[in-house]
Amino acid sequence: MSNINLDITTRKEYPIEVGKGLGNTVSAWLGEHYSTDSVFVVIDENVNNLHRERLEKWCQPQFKHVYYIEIPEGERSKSIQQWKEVADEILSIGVERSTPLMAVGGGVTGDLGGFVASTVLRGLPLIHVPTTLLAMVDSSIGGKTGINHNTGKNLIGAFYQPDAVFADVHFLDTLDDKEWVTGIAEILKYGAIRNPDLFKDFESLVNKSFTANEQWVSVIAESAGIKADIVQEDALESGIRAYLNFGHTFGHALEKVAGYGTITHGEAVFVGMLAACNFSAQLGHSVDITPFKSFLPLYQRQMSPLPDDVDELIEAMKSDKKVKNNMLRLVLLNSWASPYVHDCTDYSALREAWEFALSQFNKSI
Ligand SMILES: O=C(O)C(=O)C[C@@H](O)[C@H](O)[C@H](O)COP(=O)(O)O
Repeated sequence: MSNINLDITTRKEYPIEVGKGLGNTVSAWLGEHYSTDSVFVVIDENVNNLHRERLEKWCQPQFKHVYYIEIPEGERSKSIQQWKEVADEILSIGVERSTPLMAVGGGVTGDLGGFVASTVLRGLPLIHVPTTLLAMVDSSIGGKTGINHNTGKNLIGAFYQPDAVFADVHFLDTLDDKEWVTGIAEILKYGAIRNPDLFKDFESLVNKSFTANEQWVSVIAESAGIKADIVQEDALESGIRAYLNFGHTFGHALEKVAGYGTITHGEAVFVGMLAACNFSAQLGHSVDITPFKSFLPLYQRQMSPLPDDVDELIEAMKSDKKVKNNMLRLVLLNSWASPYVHDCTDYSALREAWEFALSQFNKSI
């Protein structure tokens, strides 16, 4: 008998640049890291219309061929069909393992583009260029890629880390208010699970019109730093990375039941965090939603009535990836900045948490 131990532990280090006007930095970095003639730019259709010139300046000095692959905006693009279309296009143009793929857009483009990069030729070099607040503070960092399936959100995917993330806040100049508010939810999440001081800094910022000023640059950099810290400790979500899922088991169920694209991911996560706070409080933890209260009107203003069939929502929660031995596992709070994973057995408390959160938006509940 022979006893072979195969060790494939790998760690990867990559830069996350946040700033205004990163063009020269990006061009220089691309030149230093890649020697291919071509790059694939998987890009959200709106970003392509609004910012194509900027991307050309970034890429053209380094690559002879820049292939733009446009994807329709919205959550529906996180589909098997869209993955196939992008992969088909790349493979029919011709690609080598060293040809980089740059994903330019919000969370949808990043998740889809990242998943394409992770699967074509079993892995292409990936660069994330997030163009929404949500993508800058969350989805472009940490290597979660994927698409949705009829049975649930993000159920097909891979952990696949990029070579770099470039968050240029110039892209935020064309972001509409709805998308700012969507991204704010993930920053509030960092406030809840890690640094409640973010709530205070942030209140003054969201009471003005949204402009990508220096204060925003620091909030984005701080949020990206929290995310990087957590992912660095637990890249594959076997422990503390699950805390980044605060509000998401509820939120993903809401997105699915409402129909993908009907409410945005951040809106759903905001509702989910209210439910998770309520559940935490029912268990006797000292969590009251006061810090979230000042942000509630932002969401109430832009959201249409939510699905109110709580049984259907609870059913949808059961396809969450944290489910273990058929047990629903929720990220709750012992107190602000103290998250933990709770095995949920009390469905009447779960129901009450949903009813509380939905009642903030559907006044008749
Ligand atoms: O990076 C993570 O880990 C997160 O959970 C961040 C979430 O905000 C993000 O929405 C993530 O894509 C959700 O992942 P999932 O594993 O619940 O599909």
